[in-house]
Amino acid sequence: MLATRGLTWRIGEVAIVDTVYLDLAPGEFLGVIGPNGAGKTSLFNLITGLRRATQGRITLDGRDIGSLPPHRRARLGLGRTFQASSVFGSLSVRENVRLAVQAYRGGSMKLWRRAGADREVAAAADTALERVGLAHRGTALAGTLAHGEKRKLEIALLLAGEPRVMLLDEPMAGVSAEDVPELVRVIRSLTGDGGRSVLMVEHHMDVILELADRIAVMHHGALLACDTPETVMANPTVQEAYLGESL
Ligand SMILES: Nc1ncnc2c1ncn2[C@@H]1O[C@H](COP(=O)(O)OP(=O)(O)OP(=O)(O)O)[C@@H](O)[C@H]1O
Repeated sequence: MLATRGLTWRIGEVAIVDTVYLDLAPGEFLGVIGPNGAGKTSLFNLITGLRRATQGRITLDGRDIGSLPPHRRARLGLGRTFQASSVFGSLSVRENVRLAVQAYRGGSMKLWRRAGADREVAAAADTALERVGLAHRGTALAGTLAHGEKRKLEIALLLAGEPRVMLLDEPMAGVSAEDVPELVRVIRSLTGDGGRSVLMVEHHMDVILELADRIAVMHHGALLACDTPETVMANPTVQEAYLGESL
């Protein structure tokens, strides 16, 4: 579904992302781990188009998307979690998701000439909120949500764009320990239908181990290993890369 071939991003002489070959199958959940500064976020930036690779290819369903700007990649089904800054704190949770649905569907002018378009947008927003377990918080101001709820809202905003490949960058960041299991449940459900795939960077190893079908390990920009959780955890090179850090 999504593939990178020799993907490289250099700044001067330094390879921040170094010759990465990755394959993400339909419906697959791939966890990305690595010590601080390993290049995980940079890899996401290359895949979503925020940064342009200096070498290598990125394909989605066999199509080379490496030269497309981020919004074109998003249209093709590549979605990344919105940063918290893109949430309008003074609007309700439901309004935020409606705006995201509108932004996504607004490209199709035909929709706006049709009667009932508003209702369709509202229904899609409500479905996204239900998917993440936030339906009961629809009227709350987004700015008043707890961390765990904000993460769910960010996932709902992402779902509004109907992505087939979802990139989640540290979805557990700032989430309190008691909210983690519920968020894990929501994230697990993302791959459940329609063969949607997830690529997730996460520092919480227990969360990665619970969710990932395979784990990709990055170190100094390169891919050290990419295999089942059991094989990766038993890999001595991986353990060495993490010396001094908790795995
Ligand atoms: N625009 C940039 N200019 C210079 N160096 C950069 C730039 N972006 C990233 N880097 C460097 O590239 C390396 C990888 O950064 P990146 O944020 O991708 O790592 P990461 O694995 O996501 O780290 P963390 O787990 O700490 O979030 C770091 O050493 C970082 O300082």
